[in-house]
Parts: sequence; structure tokens; C-alpha cells
Amino acid sequence: MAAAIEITGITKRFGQFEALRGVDLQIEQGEFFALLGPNGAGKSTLINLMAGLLQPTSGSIRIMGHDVQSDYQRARQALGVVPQELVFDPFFNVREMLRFQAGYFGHGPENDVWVDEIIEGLGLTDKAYTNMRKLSGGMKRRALIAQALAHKPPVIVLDEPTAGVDVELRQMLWAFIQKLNQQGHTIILTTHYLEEAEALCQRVAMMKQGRIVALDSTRALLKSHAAKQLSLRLSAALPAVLQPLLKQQNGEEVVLAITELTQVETVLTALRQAGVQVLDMQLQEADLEDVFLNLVGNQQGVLA
Ligand SMILES: Nc1ncnc2c1ncn2[C@@H]1O[C@H](COP(=O)(O)OP(=O)(O)OP(=O)(O)O)[C@@H](O)[C@H]1O
Repeated sequence: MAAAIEITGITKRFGQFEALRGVDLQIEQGEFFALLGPNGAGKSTLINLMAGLLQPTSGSIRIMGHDVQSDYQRARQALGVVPQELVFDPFFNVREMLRFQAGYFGHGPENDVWVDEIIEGLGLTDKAYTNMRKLSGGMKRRALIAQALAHKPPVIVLDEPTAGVDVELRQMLWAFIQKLNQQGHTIILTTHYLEEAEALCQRVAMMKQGRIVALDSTRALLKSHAAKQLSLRLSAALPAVLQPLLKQQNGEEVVLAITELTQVETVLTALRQAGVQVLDMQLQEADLEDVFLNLVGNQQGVLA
């Protein structure tokens, strides 16, 4: 079985600037995959290369086994990309636009059942016959997501689909995308909402300055890269023996970084021996945001 996406040795220069510096990545069919990274890491450039909108400086990309350059049409047919920007054709209503889009990929009336399914799945039923230019911003975004899906592509790329959208659309979108994933579609998601990636994606790639700096299952990343946090309110100062674990001090509260649960016992013993009482205690699991900050740092705008 061909991989959904196979990226081999991709580099991309814009003049002197190297936006991608050797990216290798294979995403299997049926995966729900997150592509994360701070602003400027190269995510959109990689997506534009997948969609054939840019030519790589070197390397190759295959979508469902089809080379994006030498077999462009079949590669493009296999891919649906939901772009970041709201670009649309103002002359059609929603349903017409979707049928037109599917027609562009060679589908006829047999695809209408699918078009109606996405209209319903994205909550556009009431707007199906409304002209695109009369839709509100949120509804336009739904229509653009629908547009990327109109030709029923097996591989779906969502480039920050929930940036600036309300909770209702977010929940509806994720329910629908999860259903598509269960039906066998491969989903690739970029998002700055790391809790979304953590909740939805089985595997994560983190990019920094044009390179992949981490690639693993979400679970393994959480386990290997981030510590748990133990927050304590104490009756006296933190004993010196525990200072090496100190991560933060917020007034009365001290936050210790621990890697193993057994360390909690060690901390409590050390406190008892020093005669320090625990007034309050909270153990917090590491989340994907901690991993992200550890690996790529909190550059400006990362978690906008
Ligand atoms: N057409 C272009 N010409 C010159 N530089 C470009 C061009 N497109 C992108 N870049 C640069 O390449 C780098 C990667 O940009 P890209 O848009 O891929 O990042 P990103 O990870 O998608 O960021 P964001 O999270 O902000 O969308 C940036 O430094 C950007 O300025």
C-alpha cells in the first residue's frame, strides 16, 4: 500500500533564504497527523509543495504513490487542501461552488450525494443556496473547508482551520473530520492550538527553521520530552536538597519538575525530614505545549 504522503529530501529556497532544509517524512494512509511549528517554520511552504503550488529546489513528494511533479493530476486529485486565507469565487452559491469544484476534478452528478453530505456535516444546509459573497466570515470558512473536500480526496490537509473560528464551528469541524478519518481518509493538520493536536492526532511532527526536529506518536512525545509538574504550597521555604527540581516559584507556590511518579515520594520524604509541611499539592501531567516549548522554544507569536 502506498503511503498517503511520502516526502523525500525536500529543500526549498526563496532566493538566498532556505525555507526548507531537507525534510523527509512519511505519513501512512488512515493517519491523523499533526504538523506543528512556530511561525515561519516552513509548514505552509511544505503544504504548498504537496499541492504542487510551489516547485521544490530539490527532493520529491508523492501523494498516494503519485509524484507531485511528474504525475501532477493524479497527485492533486488525491489531495484536498483547506488553505489559511479566505479566497473564494463570489459568483456561485455554496452548492454550485462545491459541484463546480468537484467537476473540476472530473466528478459529475454522481458526486452530489457527497456534496450534500459535506454541506450537512459542516452545518451549511441553511446556506446551501446562498451566494458565497453574502456569507458571514465563519460561514465562508465552512464553505472553504467544504470546497477542499468536494472531490472526496483520500488525503486532506487542513492548514490552521480553526484560527479565529468560534467554538461551535470548531466542535462541528472536528466531529466531521474525525468521521472522515474513521472512514479511512488521511488527515494532516497544522494548528497553533496544541490541545487540539494532542486530542486528535496520533502522530506529530514538530518543525523549526525548515527542519523536522521531532517526529513521534503524541504519546511517546509526551512521555519522553516533558516532565510532570508538582505544585506545592509549603509551611516553610523549599529545603536546599530539593532546589535542583525547582522550576518556578509563584509567591507561596513552588513548582517542581519531576520525571517519574516515584519522585513524588522522594520529595515528600525530603520535606518531612526537613520539618516542612505540605499545605496543598497538585500533580500536573505534561501536555503537548510543554513538549513544543521544550523543543522549539517560545518564539514570538508561537502560541497566538
Ligand atoms: N514566496 C516567498 N518568498 C520568500 N520567502 C518566503 C515565501 N514564502 C515563505 N517564505 C518564508 O519562508 C519561511 C517559512 O514560511 P511558511 O509560511 O512556510 O511558515 P509557516 O510555518 O507556515 O508559518 P505560519 O505558522 O506563520 O503560517 C518564512 O520565513 C517565510 O517568510
